[in-house]
Amino acid sequence: MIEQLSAPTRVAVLGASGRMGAEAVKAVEAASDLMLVAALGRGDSLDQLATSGADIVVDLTVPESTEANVRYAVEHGMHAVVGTTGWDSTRIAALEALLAAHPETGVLIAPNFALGSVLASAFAAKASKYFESVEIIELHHPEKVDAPSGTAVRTAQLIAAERKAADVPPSPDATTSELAGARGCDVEGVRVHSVRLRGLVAHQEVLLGGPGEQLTFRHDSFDRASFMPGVLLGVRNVAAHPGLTVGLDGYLDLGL
Ligand SMILES: NC(=O)C1=CN([C@@H]2O[C@H](COP(=O)(O)OP(=O)(O)OC[C@H]3O[C@@H](n4cnc5c(N)ncnc54)[C@H](OP(=O)(O)O)[C@@H]3O)[C@@H](O)[C@H]2O)C=CC1
Ligand SMILES: O=C(O)C1=N[C@H](C(=O)O)C[C@H](O)C1
Repeated sequence: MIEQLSAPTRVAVLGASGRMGAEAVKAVEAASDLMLVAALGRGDSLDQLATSGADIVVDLTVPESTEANVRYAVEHGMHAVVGTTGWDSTRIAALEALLAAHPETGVLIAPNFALGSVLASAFAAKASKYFESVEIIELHHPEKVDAPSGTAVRTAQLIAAERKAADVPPSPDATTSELAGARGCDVEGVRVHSVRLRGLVAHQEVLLGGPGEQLTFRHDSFDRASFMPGVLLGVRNVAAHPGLTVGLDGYLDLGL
């Protein structure tokens, strides 16, 4: 019997010489079902994506460039797996409009590819409606250009949605006088505090407080290798999920 071997999926990585991009290049090269066809950086033309014949583009660049990169991919019939931060509601709305005109194309925007982080955020959101108070502390390496982290914003949004659906009142806070920034920033009613410290990679704590007790969900990425199983999961599944998916949890069965 002759076995039919399927052709490897052709993958392009944008931001290929960055901290995440370099890891993603290695992960794609090590996967026998994937073929790296382009590894592009800041100086390269996006037209190299089209000529590479990529099926899937992995965007690990900077908030200023990610929207144009994804638009280019979608307009040229490529699926996109996006880890870059900066996808606010205006950008998401514009991307959804674009995808409506390209109904077979899939885009995954994953604020965090680490499976433990995705689980911690989902569990914390579910638990948050049983506690009076919730705050988030995110801690990252000092080269990070955006604050708060995309993960913290996403976690706060998940928490806000759960608490709103359950009619939970805002977290109590008697502060009437403060130095600017002392109470962090407000993301949909959830306070988020950002730490930038040499030695850290990517870490987050969700603190839930009730009378006489605290529940903490903490996740630590000690190495960017932690993100690669999620990147590969995204690459292997994005074509089967047309339209926009925000959060890797959209491809997982968390049973929540
Ligand atoms: N979803 C997730 O799990 C994770 C997401 N991230 C996010 O991914 C992004 C990248 O993070 P990180 O790798 O640490 O950042 P780096 O700064 O290390 O890498 C970004 C890379 O993008 C390149 N770049 C800049 N502009 C363009 C462009 N127009 N086209 C192609 N490449 C470009 C940069 O080139 P140059 O060096 O020349 O400036 C750099 O090599 C951030 O938004 C970060 O928050 C990070 C970790 C995990
Ligand atoms: O810049 C980083 O490093 C990270 N960025 C993402 C974010 O902003 O949440 C994901 C992870 O936290 C690492």
